[in-house]
Amino acid sequence: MNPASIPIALGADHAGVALKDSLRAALEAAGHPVLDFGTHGAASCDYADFAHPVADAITTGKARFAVLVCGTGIGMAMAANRHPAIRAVVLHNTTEARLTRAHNDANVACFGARTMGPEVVLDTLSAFLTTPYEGGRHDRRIAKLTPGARPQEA
Ligand SMILES: O=C(CO)[C@H](O)[C@H](O)[C@H](O)COP(=O)(O)O
Repeated sequence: MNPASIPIALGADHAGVALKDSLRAALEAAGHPVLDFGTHGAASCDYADFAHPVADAITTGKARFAVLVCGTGIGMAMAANRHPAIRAVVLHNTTEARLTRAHNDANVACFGARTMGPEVVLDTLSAFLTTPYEGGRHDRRIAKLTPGARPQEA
């Protein structure tokens, strides 16, 4: 992973905290600044309480990308995608990571700690962080994701 100056925001619930902490260690070892929004222990908690502040960090420019971890990644993605500036995706492999960066300019990678192994997650995250957005025809499509961009129905 290439070091970048803008931090990567991290968040997890109790199901994802161990994986989040291992990803934090790997990111820091690779030179990435991180903003860790928790959780920080094994106590049961609610994924949305971490997804929202992480999404706010991207929206306000405090972070460039984010990683959210829960049992499946799904609840985290649902919560983060409530924010207009967020394009959060649940990832399972490097192909999805590469294509969602290149075509969707995704900015939040969500992982399931109960559905994936840590090495596959790390490889997938590395592909996510190193693949540039292609722009071009994809700009038009991403613009249509913006709330209010859909043409009015007759
Ligand atoms: O929201 C989820 C499903 O997408 C996450 O996987 C949560 O981590 C999960 O629901 C937590 O479940 P638990 O039984 O409370 O540990």
